[in-house]
Amino acid sequence: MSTTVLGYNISAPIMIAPTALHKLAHPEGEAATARAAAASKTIMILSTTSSCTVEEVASSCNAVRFFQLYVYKRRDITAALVHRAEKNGYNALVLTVDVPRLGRREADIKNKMIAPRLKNLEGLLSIEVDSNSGSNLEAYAKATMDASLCWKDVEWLRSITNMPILIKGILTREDAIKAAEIGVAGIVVSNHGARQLDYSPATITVLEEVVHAVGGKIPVLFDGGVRRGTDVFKALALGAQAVLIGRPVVFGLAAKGEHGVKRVIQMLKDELELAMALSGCPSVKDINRSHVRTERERLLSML
Ligand SMILES: Cc1cc2nc3c(=O)[nH]c(=O)nc-3n(C[C@H](O)[C@H](O)[C@H](O)COP(=O)(O)O)c2cc1C
Ligand SMILES: CC(C)CC(=O)C(=O)O
Repeated sequence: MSTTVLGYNISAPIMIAPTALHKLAHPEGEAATARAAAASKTIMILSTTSSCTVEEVASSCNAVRFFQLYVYKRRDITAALVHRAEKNGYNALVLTVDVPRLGRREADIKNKMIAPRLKNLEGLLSIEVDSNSGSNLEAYAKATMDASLCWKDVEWLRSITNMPILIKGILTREDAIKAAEIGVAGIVVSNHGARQLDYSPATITVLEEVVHAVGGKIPVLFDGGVRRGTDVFKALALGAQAVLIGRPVVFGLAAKGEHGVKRVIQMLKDELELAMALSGCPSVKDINRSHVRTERERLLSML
């Protein structure tokens, strides 16, 4: 079941998606998640908006880890984050491009959500934003994040780091082609867990279009709604190199800390292994397009 992502060997095509503020789920936060990733021989992508620092996570285990980047209006702060990630042994940058503004999260507005301190930004960026009128997270994102982020900024990022750069938040053929053209190391098909824009397509429905557009030039990772090993199997059959798991990892962390995250990954692996065995696939390389039928194909077969 093992595979490689950017040349790094992982025990199964299942990685940990960047999700913010793990201490909301468990007091040990991202340090526990990182230990679970290491024990599961997979890669964790640490969020910029984590509740443990880049340094704390790096010192909690020596596994391969990537750093997810949000680009701030203050480019000096963005550059400082990138340099800290590089200095602390993160092996790739995952540039998230689907948050020029935060989506309208009505529960957060209604509850006047107050985000805990974003540890990586302490002393760098004041995050005391007024949330009387709604979500503190939304006000923070609006005040600090660079909504003008554009293709040319990938060049800028390249000029300040040697880490390979992946783009997270691709949903169309056009953007996939552009990403491959400008030579990023990989892309993540993602709609941010449907947390940003209502009616953005379900990621599984656009995966194949993106895979075709890229034509094998760079690896395509996938996230959104992967809850079972069979979901991993489907994503691989449609051409993904590996999947990222977001919410289930946080649920495992909330339930039982490091052990809970390990269990979630193990359950997905066990289910994937069974799906592979029952589909005649001795290795992940054997999972191919003929193993799944899309809705479109089903309709065409009825004509
Ligand atoms: C609570 C939460 C926080 C998230 N925080 C981030 C983040 O900081 N950076 C990011 O790029 N994506 C973030 N995401 C999006 C995830 O990386 C992922 O794209 C999404 O959750 C889809 O996977 P899932 O359906 O397995 O949760 C977050 C998602 C959730 C649910
Ligand atoms: C601070 C936020 C922008 C974190 C995030 O990406 C999310 O909550 O989806």
